[in-house]
Amino acid sequence: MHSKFNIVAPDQGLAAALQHKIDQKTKPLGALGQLEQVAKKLGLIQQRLDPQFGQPHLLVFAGDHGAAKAGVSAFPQDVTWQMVENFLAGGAAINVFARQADMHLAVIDAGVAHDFGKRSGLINAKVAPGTANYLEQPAMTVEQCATAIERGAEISRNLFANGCNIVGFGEMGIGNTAAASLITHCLTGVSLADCVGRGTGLDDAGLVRKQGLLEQALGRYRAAGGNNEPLAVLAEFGGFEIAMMVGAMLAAAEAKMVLLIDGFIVSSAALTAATLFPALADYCVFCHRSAEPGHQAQLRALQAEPLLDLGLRLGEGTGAALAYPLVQAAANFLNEMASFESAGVSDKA
Ligand SMILES: O=C(O)c1ccc[n+]([C@@H]2O[C@H](COP(=O)([O-])O)[C@@H](O)[C@H]2O)c1
Ligand SMILES: Cc1cc2nc[nH]c2cc1C
Repeated sequence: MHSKFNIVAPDQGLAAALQHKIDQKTKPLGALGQLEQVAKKLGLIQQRLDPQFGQPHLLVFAGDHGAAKAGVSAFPQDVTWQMVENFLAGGAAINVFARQADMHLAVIDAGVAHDFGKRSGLINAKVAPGTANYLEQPAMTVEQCATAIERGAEISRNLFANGCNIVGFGEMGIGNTAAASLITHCLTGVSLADCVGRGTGLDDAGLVRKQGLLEQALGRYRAAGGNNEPLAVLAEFGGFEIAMMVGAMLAAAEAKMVLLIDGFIVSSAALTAATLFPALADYCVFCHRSAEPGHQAQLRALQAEPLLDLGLRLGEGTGAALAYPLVQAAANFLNEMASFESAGVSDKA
């Protein structure tokens, strides 16, 4: 797996010139706050002082989880395919926000337990109709995990070949906060209790049940000799949508695209990819802080400061689509704002 991707940190040669360009804009030093760090990141990723975006895409990866039937979610598994239908019909939150942001939306069947047939707007990359139940056995085989990663990588490579250089990640999968919690615990070492949350809205009793089930799954994995190696953890607990995002992220970073990272589940894929290839994080813009508590552990591990903090916990890539205009603003101020010199504004007291 390692040998399949070549992800190098952006060359820092332009860092000083970018910082100088930012500091010469007609504003007090640092006054555009986090947008300044984003602007610098964009310049370094693209290796230019005037970053440009082409063919922005928002990818929604969907998959089902065997453990959903054990009661880790407030919603039944069928909601996954029903929401995919909603995406295809244009009626979900992500359709609204992607339209508003002028991003192309693509929905990917990574492993939904439903036959959609051939549909416009849906990429069929189904590895299997849902994962196995990790309370009983590994969610996927090592081969299935590799297939999901490879299919994800192919999707990013195709986008890049068609002129896309910025891609937002989103997901849909009933039960996938549980998978993300297990992955986050294994990869960060933060206690499972601090990585588990209410997902789509479990009540207190549901949250206690979810925690108990996830302790059980972890106990089974540990008893079988399971370690914290990212690909082993991904195959053990992951969803196909999470594994496919890992592959798509790795190939996107390899192609030096900008990656817009959504909430808790997307960040579990980013954390997995960045544990394998630490330079991956240099290509990521962390778009928002999810209300799901385990997102904190992920953001800490990735040393990431997200752009938005709106209490979102929807997924679908909604945080990424909402943050895209801010990322555009970062590129635009760098490209369009006057400098002290060009505007004739005094830069000293
Ligand atoms: O992105 C997030 O931070 C987020 C937080 C909570 C829930 N979700 C969405 O809700 C679904 C998973 O919730 P659950 O309770 O079924 O595990 C899945 O479709 C996610 O897109 C997403
Ligand atoms: C309705 C609904 C929409 C979603 N979108 C992402 N996850 C979701 C979960 C539910 C339950």
